[in-house]
Amino acid sequence: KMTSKKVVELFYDVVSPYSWLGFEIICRYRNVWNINLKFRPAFLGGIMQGAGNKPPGLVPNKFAYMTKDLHRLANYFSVPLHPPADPFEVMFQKGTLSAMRFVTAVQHMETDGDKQVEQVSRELWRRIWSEDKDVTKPESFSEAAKKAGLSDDEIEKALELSTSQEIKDKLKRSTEEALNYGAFGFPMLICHVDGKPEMFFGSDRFELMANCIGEKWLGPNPDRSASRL
Ligand SMILES: N[C@@H](CCC(=O)N[C@@H](CS)C(=O)NCC(=O)O)C(=O)O
Repeated sequence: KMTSKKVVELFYDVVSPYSWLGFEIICRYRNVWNINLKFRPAFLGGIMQGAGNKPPGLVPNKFAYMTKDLHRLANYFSVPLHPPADPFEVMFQKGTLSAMRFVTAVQHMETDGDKQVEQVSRELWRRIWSEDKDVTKPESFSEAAKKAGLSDDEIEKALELSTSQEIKDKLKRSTEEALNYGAFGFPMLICHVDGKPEMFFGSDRFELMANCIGEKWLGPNPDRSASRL
């Protein structure tokens, strides 16, 4: 019984800066808490549409607050988040549909663990939310995947796979699954507790989530805080 790990699913899209924070935090805790983490790349545009929600950044005062909030959170969580010069173009004109298809393809191809999907996602976030670089072109995916440690062969295959019907459908299904869990935005975390899915929205609900799965919130850097004990 004590070894049975609770399954925690993280639904995210690299378009979402709060998802990056949530992603880094849960990655830091994945070996601190007794959990089995599952990455669930999905499409936030489809969530907004399916849930009848609107991106919070479209309300001007909210947008101003979020800019400030993200700056504070980036410092607090030590994540190198710097908004792009034109967030509207990046988020609403260019979007991340092909980027998330690429992530889905990488996950689909990965048979041994989830290191590649983790690293590729991180490198795509770094491009948008740290370096203000493109994430719509094949060359951009290629560069991110190379940094993530994929071989040229793997990258070529993933690029090809990412435009296939199979992968388009897979991303669509993940997005629908998220909606069925009650998603209206990202990041969304699903904790499976006693066979029941508990849904949490946001990178700011980890303390509550910890309580729900019988673990302790040790702050933004659990390794550092553990070594102080
Ligand atoms: N309070 C949350 C905010 C997360 C958030 O605003 N996520 C955006 C995407 S970056 C979203 O999907 N929002 C939907 C909504 O606020 O209704 C956090 O700290 O993580």
